Amino acid sequence: MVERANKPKPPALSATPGLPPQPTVVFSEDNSRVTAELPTGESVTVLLYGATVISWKDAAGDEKLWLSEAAKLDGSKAVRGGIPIVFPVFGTAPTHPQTKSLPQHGFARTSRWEFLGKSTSESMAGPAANEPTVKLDFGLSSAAPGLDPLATTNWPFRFNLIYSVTLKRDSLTTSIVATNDDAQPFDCQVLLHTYLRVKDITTVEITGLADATYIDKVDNATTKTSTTPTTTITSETDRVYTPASPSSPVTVSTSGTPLYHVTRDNLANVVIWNPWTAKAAAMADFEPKEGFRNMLCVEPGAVAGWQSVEAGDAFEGAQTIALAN
Ligand SMILES: O=P(O)(O)OC[C@H]1O[C@@H](O)[C@H](O)[C@@H](O)[C@@H]1O
Repeated sequence: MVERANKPKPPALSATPGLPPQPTVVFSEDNSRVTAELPTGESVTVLLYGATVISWKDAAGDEKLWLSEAAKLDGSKAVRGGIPIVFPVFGTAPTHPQTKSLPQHGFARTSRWEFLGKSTSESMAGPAANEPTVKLDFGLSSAAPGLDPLATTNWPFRFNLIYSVTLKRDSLTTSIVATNDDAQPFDCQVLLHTYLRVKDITTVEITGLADATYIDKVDNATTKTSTTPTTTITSETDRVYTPASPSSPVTVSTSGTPLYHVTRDNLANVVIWNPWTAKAAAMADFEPKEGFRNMLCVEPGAVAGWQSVEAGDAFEGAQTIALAN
């Protein structure tokens, strides 16, 4: 079991002469989070609560994700920032019998996940073997002690979730597999609620959404079509896009310079969210209030309609966020 108080410290990199330096994986003193670092300096930190990625830094130590200064990291509330996992419902679904009693965005982000282990480039076969890579696996099931009690009472299915976080020098991939261990099918929605850090939202341009239809949640859920090649954010924005090409990237640029390329695997939708002034002011855990200028949520998901997962079957989806420079 990895989560124990006196687990051995990882050996110092210099203590293995002849071997190339390997990624390190270290638990925090209180066992609340795990940090993986590549020998070249890139790092990722995942809070077991929600299996929420709360930090992703490049080799220079520059943070790529936005995390509210008032985010609760003690397990008392879903984390405001990083990459919370939305499952099995996006928002609330009062008319959907299976999920109508679940809280907003479900229970994956409010359950304590288990750390299942790591793989490094040394133990990875194929092309990944030569690049520094570390993959962290997390699990949550209907039998898990850390499951939010709201799940048991309001979503009584047997299920198993595996969430993998893969760090490479210039990208972060997060992938989820949701398995139905029950004897009956269940419906679910999945979304990776990524808060990307940007310097100034007023200079941000998003490409890859041209001609996509979207549901505009700040305009009575009206369905619209994106008509411009780039999307900018100038007010509260909350849209569920269905890009025509599921495999083409959504690129976030600032002042014409690409920052992030977000690609999706089996996730048909992309939510673009920025709360802007009034919504940011209304969220107690959103600090600083001007922080909406430094974040843009680009959230790959399968949330328009439902994924029906048969007994014994699984739904899988993933995102890769590649650094553009
Ligand atoms: O405050 P929460 O529950 O984390 O949700 C934040 C936002 O999450 C987005 O994914 C939704 O589209 C928004 O409608 C919502 O406001």
